[in-house]
Amino acid sequence: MNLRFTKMQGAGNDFVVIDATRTPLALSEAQLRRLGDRRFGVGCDQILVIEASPAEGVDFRYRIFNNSGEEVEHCGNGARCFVRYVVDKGLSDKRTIRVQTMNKMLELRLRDDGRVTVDMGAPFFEHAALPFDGSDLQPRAEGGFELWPLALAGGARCEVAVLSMGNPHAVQRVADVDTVPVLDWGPQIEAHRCFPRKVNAGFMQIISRKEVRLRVFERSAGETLACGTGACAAVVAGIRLGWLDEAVEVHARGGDLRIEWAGLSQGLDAPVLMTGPATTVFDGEISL
Ligand SMILES: N[C@H](CCC[C@H](N)C(=O)O)C(=O)O
Repeated sequence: MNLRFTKMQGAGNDFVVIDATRTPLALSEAQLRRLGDRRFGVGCDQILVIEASPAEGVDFRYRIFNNSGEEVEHCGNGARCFVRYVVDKGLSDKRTIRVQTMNKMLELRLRDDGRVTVDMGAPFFEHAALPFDGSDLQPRAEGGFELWPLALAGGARCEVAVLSMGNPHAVQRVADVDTVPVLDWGPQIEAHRCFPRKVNAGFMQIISRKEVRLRVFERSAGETLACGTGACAAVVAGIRLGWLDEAVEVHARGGDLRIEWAGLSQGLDAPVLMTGPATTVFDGEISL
């Protein structure tokens, strides 16, 4: 099959975007892995498949697949690239677009400065929603939240805050993101027995109450240059732990994101707003 695609990136998190609004598309795991392969295929962190509106009042549905072929619930950087795509390709003339993912309804707004603001919906804290099983761990309370101790190889230990943005995240505070062993600790946390469906592992260095640096070892994709849901999860955790204010600049290795959450003043079900870049790199075609 010849497949047309658009390569895009949001703060360095990169995507193969496919328009399936006119013709339904079912890609096998092998085809998804080929699209994601940086040597034998196109190469990307995630594949985004855009489908026609599933219901009245919803403009599109979009499905997200890690480059491992696994379908996942949410992708923040992907959401921004999705809206850039549908506007640039003339699939919508709206400036605010509503899109359904596996388990969330998102509202996306294309800004005059070219960045995109996404209402990422409310965070989830219920452990069953992640899922997370900390039944044999003893958490430490800090601010209004908990930190859960994880034992890693070689006697290493870390403490993580656990929450969901629709996809699961385990966030820890580190002194310096440049020296923490992300590629060693990341896979161990990702596959930790407490996370039956694995987890995205975030490593946050706090510069001030309004600015952080963040690295994320993504579930089933490895370390990416930015993770939108990871940035949201890190800021929400930092606010609940008492470390951050309600609007934070997040410096990822591939670019900057602005995350806002008024959960302490407006209630924990307040939506998380994420603003950041979305860039088209090239259009292409591949024979799968
Ligand atoms: N690896 C993630 C999905 C992509 C999330 C990330 N690329 C983002 O921008 O939120 C997961 O398995 O939950």
